[in-house]
Amino acid sequence: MYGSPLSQQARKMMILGSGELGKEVVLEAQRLGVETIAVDRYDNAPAMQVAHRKYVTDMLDGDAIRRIIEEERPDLIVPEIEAIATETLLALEAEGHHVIPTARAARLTMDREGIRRLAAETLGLPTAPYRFADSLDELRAAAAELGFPCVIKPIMSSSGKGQSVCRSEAELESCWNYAMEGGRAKKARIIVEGFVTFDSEITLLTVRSVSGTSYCPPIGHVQKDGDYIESWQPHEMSEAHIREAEDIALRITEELGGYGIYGVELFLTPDGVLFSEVSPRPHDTGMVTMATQDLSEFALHVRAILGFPIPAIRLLTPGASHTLKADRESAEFRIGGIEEALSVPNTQVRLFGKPETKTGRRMAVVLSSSVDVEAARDLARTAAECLHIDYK
Ligand SMILES: Nc1ncnc2c1ncn2[C@@H]1O[C@H](COP(=O)(O)OP(=O)(O)OP(=O)(O)O)[C@@H](O)[C@H]1O
Ligand SMILES: NCC(=O)N[C@@H]1O[C@H](COP(=O)([O-])[O-])[C@@H](O)[C@H]1O
Ligand SMILES: [Mg+2]
Repeated sequence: MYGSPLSQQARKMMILGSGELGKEVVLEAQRLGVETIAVDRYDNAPAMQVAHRKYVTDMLDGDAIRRIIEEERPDLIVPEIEAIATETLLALEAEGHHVIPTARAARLTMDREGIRRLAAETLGLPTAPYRFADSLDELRAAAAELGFPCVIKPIMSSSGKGQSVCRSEAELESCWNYAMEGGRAKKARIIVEGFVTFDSEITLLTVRSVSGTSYCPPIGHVQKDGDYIESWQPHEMSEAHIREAEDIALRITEELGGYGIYGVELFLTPDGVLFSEVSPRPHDTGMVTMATQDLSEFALHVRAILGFPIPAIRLLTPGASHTLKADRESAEFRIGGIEEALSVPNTQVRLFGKPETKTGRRMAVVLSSSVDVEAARDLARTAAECLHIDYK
């Protein structure tokens, strides 16, 4: 029970991070009459454009985050990005604030070391072999143990930033430098993983709500340079793989707890399913659910965190998503080809409205549905190829 937004009785949700995923969370929250406050490191971020209020601040500055939260006193604090002052979230939770799904989940998934050690060492989930390194020398030693190719990632980064596949000893130094440039925090620490030759990779969206744990049909995806290009749902899987995937998802999400949606990333290999990582929030590859499910991953997240029931999740149609990425930095650009893209049947376009482009930055997504995922992927790809960014 709660009142209307902007009244004394309103239910207030503060979203920490205001990108394309947060924009959809805000829209879904507003459909349920929730007051929304968007926070991020830059102005006019996508979710800020649809929220009731906005704040621009350094997301890693704990004092600044605390000031905003103490001023607003939101009922729900909803992290939308990994790079947040999570120590402050832990302290605020201890003082009675409600962090989604929990401050510990936000803390552990903020850096790859926290979540990997929990998954592999505490829970014993199968993962790629891995080492951590704080210097180029330590990287050399780690790579010597794991062999080539290996995958190098800053412990704090997302969407593939600073991530590379290292194929030989000669490439180690440039991979190290690339990771140092791409990391989000001022921490020179990386994870080195053995390269997994998987048949496919999926995101298993797993929702924890008052109704218990539910799974969305698996989402297959293709990544390039560590970032997602296209996704589809449902991804065809063997019964054995589905059982293993759901078991891994259940174990990691039960450990992390709270209510909300989790994106459990898994590799499907001939030897079984491997855990890769988990987002305690909607997942970029899950944007496809806006075209495929009766309740999108964003609607599910909002329902779950407000404490409402989720009796069932229905897949209405096979579907696919395909991204539009920028190839340079600019604050003066236009996105064209929308008419052509929308002339593709069963297709929608979502322009995020980011104020600037950067090399590799995701600016829009195309969503298509069809009789099967292959047909949907073709439609989404065709429509995405119609879109173009014209720079001044
Ligand atoms: N050990 C590995 N072996 C083979 N491929 C890998 C490995 N680790 C990562 N990848 C590939 O790189 C992609 C991105 O990796 P990962 O999810 O760890 O990065 P990320 O920066 O957290 O991305 P995001 O934020 O989009 O989830 C994976 O989806 C997979 O395609
Ligand atoms: N893989 C995580 C992911 O997709 N996160 C999404 O990207 C935004 C950051 O985009 P930006 O780097 O373009 O500002 C985040 O705010 C979130 O919506
Ligand atoms: Mg990932």
